[in-house]
Amino acid sequence: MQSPKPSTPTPEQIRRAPKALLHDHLDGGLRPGTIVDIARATGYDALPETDPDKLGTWFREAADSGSLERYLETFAHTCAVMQTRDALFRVAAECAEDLAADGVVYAEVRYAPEQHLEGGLSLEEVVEAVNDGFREGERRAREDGNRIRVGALLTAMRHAARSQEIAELANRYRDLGVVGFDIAGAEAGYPPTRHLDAFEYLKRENNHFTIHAGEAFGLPSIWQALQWCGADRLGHGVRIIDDISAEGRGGAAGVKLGRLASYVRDKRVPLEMCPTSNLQTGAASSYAEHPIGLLRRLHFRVTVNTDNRLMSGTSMSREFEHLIEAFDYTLDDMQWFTVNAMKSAFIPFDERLAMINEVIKPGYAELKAEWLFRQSAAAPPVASDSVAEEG
Ligand SMILES: O=c1[nH]cnc2c1ncn2[C@H]1C[C@H](O)[C@@H](CO)O1
Ligand SMILES: [Zn+2]
Repeated sequence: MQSPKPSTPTPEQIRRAPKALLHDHLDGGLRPGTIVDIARATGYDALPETDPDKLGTWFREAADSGSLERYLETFAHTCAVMQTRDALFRVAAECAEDLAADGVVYAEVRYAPEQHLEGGLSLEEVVEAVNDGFREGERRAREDGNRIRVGALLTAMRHAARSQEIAELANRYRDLGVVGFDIAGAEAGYPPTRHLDAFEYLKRENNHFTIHAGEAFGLPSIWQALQWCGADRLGHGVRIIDDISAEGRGGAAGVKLGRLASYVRDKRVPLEMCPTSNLQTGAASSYAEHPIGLLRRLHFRVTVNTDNRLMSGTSMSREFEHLIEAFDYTLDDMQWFTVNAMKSAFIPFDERLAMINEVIKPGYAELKAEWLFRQSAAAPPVASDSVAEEG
């Protein structure tokens, strides 16, 4: 590890920096204590651990399997405790609270309504419980002095056959807390074109969707998601690296992009990258080798995300900490990723712009100015490192 430079944000600055999150699963972000509580209250007795700390460790270790399929098995336990209105409300409220406490000012949180019907709720009741929970979480965050806005993305599971129904649900709750649609689940063997009807329907409705693609499967999945299905964004999209020439992987010079990679960059297709999740499922082998480094240098529309905070033991701040350590990123880089995310959000343009200009840029400007005051407060007799470096 390199020693931190003066321009390297501290963990505390990283937490305070305004962040925008586009890819976070509601059923992948529960507090372990909440899982234990709800399991006890609802009689779910299949949890592998009943001590919250041990349960948190179990999720992280079980998800650290090197395979997306095995990673996904852990969601059986979180979905099992999200089958009543009260449970969904609580989980959604805590999600908004936790994100806000971590400095997230805008989040799109996704979940699959079809996975929450076992307690007898209708699809509509599921959506309303989660929306109400998000509003409650936003309110609690405000009370704590944090500001966050949360929109829901409705996911259809790619191995199932309910995508048209879920797309219609997303459309019905548009402007009522739902901002878009997604498909998730095992990628290999379940190409996005299986759900073409749903995507074409949403296009006709002028609605927005993202597709998990290029995570456990490569370029054909990304190509289908964009050129057959018309995705607005790519969930992960990390395998786009396979269309970038090997000689160029170390740096930006001499890099050659294939047709698909060029298209993704030229069209500014947002990539919802989730570094820690990718390490766990085997889509990347280390933070330093994660394609996000090169893609950022090549000016792809890259964003930083958590995917599943519980399974990855992560947060937006932690994802940035890992990237800052691996790539020496500064507050300017953090701002760049954040503005990228905000530009790519599914809320209306004027609201995205206001969030960038009124919240994100002023937030980073304030953090970037802090060194001025720290220096004069410390008042060392000799010039500090940063001044010395400036010459
Ligand atoms: O990274 C992922 N890839 C594909 N599917 C995923 C990922 N993370 C979570 N899911 C699945 C499991 C959840 O139950 C579902 C809805 O949030 O989405
Ligand atoms: Zn995901």
